[in-house]
Amino acid sequence: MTQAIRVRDLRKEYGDVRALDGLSLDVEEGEFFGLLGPNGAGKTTFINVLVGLARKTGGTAEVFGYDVESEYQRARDAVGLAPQEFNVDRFFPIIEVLEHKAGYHGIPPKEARRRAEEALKTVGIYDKRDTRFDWLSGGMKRRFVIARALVSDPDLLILDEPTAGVDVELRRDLWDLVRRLNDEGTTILLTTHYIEEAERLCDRVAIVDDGRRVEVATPDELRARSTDELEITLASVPTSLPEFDYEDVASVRVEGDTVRIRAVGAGRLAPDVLRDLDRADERVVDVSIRRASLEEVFVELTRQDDEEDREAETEAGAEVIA
Ligand SMILES: Nc1ncnc2c1ncn2[C@@H]1O[C@H](COP(=O)(O)OP(=O)(O)OP(=O)(O)O)[C@@H](O)[C@H]1O
Repeated sequence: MTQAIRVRDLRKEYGDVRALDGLSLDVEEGEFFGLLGPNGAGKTTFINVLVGLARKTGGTAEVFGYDVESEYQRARDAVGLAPQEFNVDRFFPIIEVLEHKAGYHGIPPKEARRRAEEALKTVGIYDKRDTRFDWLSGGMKRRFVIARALVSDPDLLILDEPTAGVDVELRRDLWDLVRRLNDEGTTILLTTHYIEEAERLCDRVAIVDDGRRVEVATPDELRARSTDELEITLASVPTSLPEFDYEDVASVRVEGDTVRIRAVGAGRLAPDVLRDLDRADERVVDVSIRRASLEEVFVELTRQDDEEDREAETEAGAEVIA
């Protein structure tokens, strides 16, 4: 199967700033792939390299098998980009902006018109087709940049923080829209700071930090590696408690009548814990399981990565500053 994106040891330096530091990543055709990472992690730089807005310093980058530099036009024609910043021609009716964009991709005028209309219908702002970009509401602007990305009928749609700062209703609408596009076969690369967005939409998520890949996994796999919390409320403050000597228990805390057990996949421990409490004559009145969010997992993973770096530096005899 062709990979939609294939990058190896990708590097990009802006003067002294190393925005990408050996990033390697594969995105399969048809995938809904998420890119998560803190501010400045290199996500936008990665996208800019893929679409030819930034020139890589080293490594390789291919889109559907086309090198993003030596086969620029073919690679670029396969991609629709909805960028974080609005960089739209503000003086023309939006339908014309879309027609120009289609023309840039070599689409003849009649077909360009048809595609422009279709793209505006897809994102739900067809009735605004003769309006200038400046006169659209904030939410319509977000929809419009997605329409612009769609007008070339791309196989890969890149969405750079498409829902930053939008209200809940529009966010859900946009989620429905991109999910539908993915169901119809478009590969999607999404960068986001919203963990919920990645959890709901993505097949796999790459976590990027300091221009490098920290982890690639499904949202479920990431959560499975983090500790959840089992919270048990007892009928009264317990006099004595069982050992809770199960595998993967990170901590047990008792606060008044509440017992909190943190463990990897805490939910699956619940039957054993309840049985042991019953044997100890403790009456349980409530049980809840709080699953770790991807955000907590993310913090944990980047912390682990930092620790590994520090250990490596220590082994190399470098001075470590705590
Ligand atoms: N044109 C540029 N010139 C100089 N430095 C840049 C340029 N673009 C990005 N950088 C730097 O490269 C690093 C990575 O930035 P980038 O925008 O790729 O991160 P990001 O993960 O997209 O961040 P955010 O989540 O805030 O959008 C940062 O240190 C940034 O300051």
